[in-house]
Amino acid sequence: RGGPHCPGPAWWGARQMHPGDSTMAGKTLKYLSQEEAQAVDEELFNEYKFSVDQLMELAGLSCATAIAKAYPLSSFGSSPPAVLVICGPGNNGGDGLVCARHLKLFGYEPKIHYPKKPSKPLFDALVTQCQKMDIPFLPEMPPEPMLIDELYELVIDAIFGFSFKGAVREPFGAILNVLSGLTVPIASIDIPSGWDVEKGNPDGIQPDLLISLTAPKKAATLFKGRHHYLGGRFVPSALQEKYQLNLPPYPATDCVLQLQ
Ligand SMILES: NC(=O)C1=CN([C@@H]2O[C@H](COP(=O)(O)OP(=O)(O)OC[C@H]3O[C@@H](n4cnc5c(N)ncnc54)[C@H](O)[C@@H]3O)[C@@H](O)[C@H]2O)[C@H](O)CC1
Ligand SMILES: [K+]
Repeated sequence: RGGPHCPGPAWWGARQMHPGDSTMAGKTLKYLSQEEAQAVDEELFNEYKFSVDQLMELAGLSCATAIAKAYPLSSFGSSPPAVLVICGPGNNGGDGLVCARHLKLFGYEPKIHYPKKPSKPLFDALVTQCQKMDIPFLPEMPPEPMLIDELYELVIDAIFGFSFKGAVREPFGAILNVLSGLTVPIASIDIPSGWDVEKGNPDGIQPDLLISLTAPKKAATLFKGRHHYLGGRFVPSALQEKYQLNLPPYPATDCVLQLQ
């Protein structure tokens, strides 16, 4: 490592990666279809025997880390900065709960709106952890974008991930409408919610930050925001090779990698 032909982690950290760019091995970073994303996910659980809790913790920690890198505490006028975290009904929502918990530990002031919590022990536990860390749950979504702009510095979109399909059902349609009118930045976990996982959504929300977990999905090629991170540093090399993910090496011990 370190020579001109074998760039070290710092070089990777600073590099701007785009679809079609080459990785160290001269191969292209893979942008996954919806089917591929689900297949990798299933293999991690069924063949590699990871539990959801394990991967969700690492995924949520990488989300909070990417957010803290892109929007450091020192960049806000108010201290601690208020962050609204909106969680959806699947594992993307679970990543949001973990992310909120780590953001609190990092010195942010998260509040969560979680309108469709599944009744499963995993999500019950994640909610309890947040409650015991004095992270409030808002029973209602603030109805107007202006209200959110006034009260929050940042919104985390943990509504839908790679299993989203079809037209958005309520209450998430109304929530995404409000998010479309925001001035404060949106940070999306894995996929901008309401975007087709492969084709995106030109009329949808336009987040300022996207953190792609495991590997970027095809829609990420259409992301126009300022910060694109890769997170979820848990994919064993045999699985990376099977799906030809061609992930660039993460810098040192970091749990996120800046792609853009
Ligand atoms: N392997 C990894 O990288 C890991 C990623 N994680 C995160 O998990 C999500 C994927 O989670 P999953 O539970 O499969 O799905 P979603 O969260 O995307 O949502 C499913 C949820 O949404 C409902 N739904 C689907 N379409 C619609 C719609 N059109 N309108 C309304 N509701 C809809 C559906 O019924 C379900 O209830 C991945 O993106 C990562 O964020 C894991 O945390 C760790 C491993
Ligand atoms: K999302």
